[in-house]
Amino acid sequence: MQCILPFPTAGSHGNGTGWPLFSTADTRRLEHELAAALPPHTLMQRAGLAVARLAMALAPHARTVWIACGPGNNGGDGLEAAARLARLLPFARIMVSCTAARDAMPADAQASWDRARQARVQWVDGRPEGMDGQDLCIDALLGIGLRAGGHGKGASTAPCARLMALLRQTQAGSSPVLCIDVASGLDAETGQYAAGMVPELSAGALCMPRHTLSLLTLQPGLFTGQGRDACGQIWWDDLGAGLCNDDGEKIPALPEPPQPMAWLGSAPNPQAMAGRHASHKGSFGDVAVVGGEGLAQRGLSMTGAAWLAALAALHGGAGRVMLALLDTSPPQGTAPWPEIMLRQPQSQDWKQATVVCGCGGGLAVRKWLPAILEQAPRLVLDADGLNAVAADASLQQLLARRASRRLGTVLTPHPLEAARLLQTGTPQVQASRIQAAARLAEQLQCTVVLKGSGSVIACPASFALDARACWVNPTGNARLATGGTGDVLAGLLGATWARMAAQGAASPAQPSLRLGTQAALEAVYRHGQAADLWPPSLPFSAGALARHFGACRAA
Ligand SMILES: NC(=O)C1=CN([C@@H]2O[C@H](COP(=O)(O)OP(=O)(O)OC[C@H]3O[C@@H](n4cnc5c(N)ncnc54)[C@H](O)[C@@H]3O)[C@@H](O)[C@H]2O)[C@@H](O)CC1
Repeated sequence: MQCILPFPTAGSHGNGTGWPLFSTADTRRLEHELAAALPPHTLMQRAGLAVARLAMALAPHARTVWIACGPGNNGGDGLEAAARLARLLPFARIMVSCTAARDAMPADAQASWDRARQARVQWVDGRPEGMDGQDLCIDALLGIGLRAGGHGKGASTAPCARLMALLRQTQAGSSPVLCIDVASGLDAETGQYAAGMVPELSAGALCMPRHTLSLLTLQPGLFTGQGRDACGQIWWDDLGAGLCNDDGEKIPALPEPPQPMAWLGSAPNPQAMAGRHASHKGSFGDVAVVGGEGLAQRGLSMTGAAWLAALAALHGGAGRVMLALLDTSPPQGTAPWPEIMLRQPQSQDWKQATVVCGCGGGLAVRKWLPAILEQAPRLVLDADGLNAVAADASLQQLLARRASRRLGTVLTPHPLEAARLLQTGTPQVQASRIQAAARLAEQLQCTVVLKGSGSVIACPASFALDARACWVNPTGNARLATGGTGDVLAGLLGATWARMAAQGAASPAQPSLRLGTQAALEAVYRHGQAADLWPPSLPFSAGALARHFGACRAA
């Protein structure tokens, strides 16, 4: 069993970085293959044992463990865990509530029901009274068999909905919740709740400590969209499939695992970020930031966004940072950071730098985009740069042609900006974040960072890294939900890419297009990690975050 979040480590799969994330269909296929390779009911027994072991570790002093079991095999896992816990925790009350009758459940689950009956498991109607923080609730209602809009066969959704509401209820000293496979109601592939199953956050739901034990495979929905809040700390047991470097009992002669749908991003190598002693400012590359429409144009000053990007590039390790403000009013006084060199946009040579374009660019950025799209060898396109491209087919063509000219581009849209580029709506993007990012990457032949909880990084298949083209970033938290942090990411990404290019990381084996993806993976990880490690006593702001990265440039 592995603890995956909140301590992401490099996985052992493939070339040793990141954990594989599988689709629901592939998980099911693997499940059938594993079940067939084992004696009947064995897989569910393994699942129940894994749940029971984790339950004991999470709540060793529990006096009550309450398990809410649904009508399918997820409920069967819950019943199997109950049978195990009744033996492993002899002084605790092990109680189950089931939404279905035994005979209506699948065969594996019926066998587990019988084992729970033979153990000293008690059947109860709902959550027992008097549970507290040292007790444990287990959510075994709906796993990967969740279907939007009900569950067919004429059965009612009401029993599941009632127990789900009880599991989500919280008060002072609430018992922690351990979800089996995925939090009930959440789609394990997309990270979105099924219609009608979204928790009412106003009632303080989901505030209790939450854990999820993912069985067999990890799925992307646990790490993106609503998944992080729904599932809490993620654990993984592959039940012997050999997908993680578990020391559990392996299943012999298994077929090749399916191709992962995405990968969980992992920490960058700190040595790669260190500079050689004999370095000079050219060793770390130049970043040119262009953006920041001025107050004079439309009465909306957005120069702060461009300053934030430039500041993040500076502290993120760029050798030199130029800032081309789109502010037509004459500069007042000296620049707040004398290290950042101000430029008129017409005086900036776009060919000689990693360009970060669009932060606070307003409408003014449109004018500069044709030249930048034609010339910049490495381009991070953010915010109003993306909006301008979304509104203009000629810019889209220029953008899509860049990759064939070996010019690298990383787009950093938030869901609304991605929706504009894809000519769809934000809900459609959020409903399927991985597919949305991958589609945009293919359409525009760029690396894409789709921001939000569990940012998705995707690149076109033509410049995949070791056959990988999609990742979900594991770091970051709600501290980043404040104005300007996106500008900081764009600047940090520019600095990371400039450094990689200047240090010769581009090679025949690692052409410059792939370098953009690598820079995106590293920058997104560090940006989120800075928020994760932020000292609670320090005020957090985008400016403070931008300055933080200076401490990370290793000498
Ligand atoms: N078969 C096995 O031996 C194994 C099963 N496993 C478990 O099995 C789960 C998948 O099992 P199932 O395919 O039976 O699926 P689930 O148990 O997740 O759910 C299926 C049941 O829920 C009902 N349902 C679906 N959507 C609903 C909705 N919106 N409202 C109310 N009811 C709804 C369906 O009618 C069906 O009865 C995994 O998540 C995992 O927990 C794994 O542990 C691996 C081993």
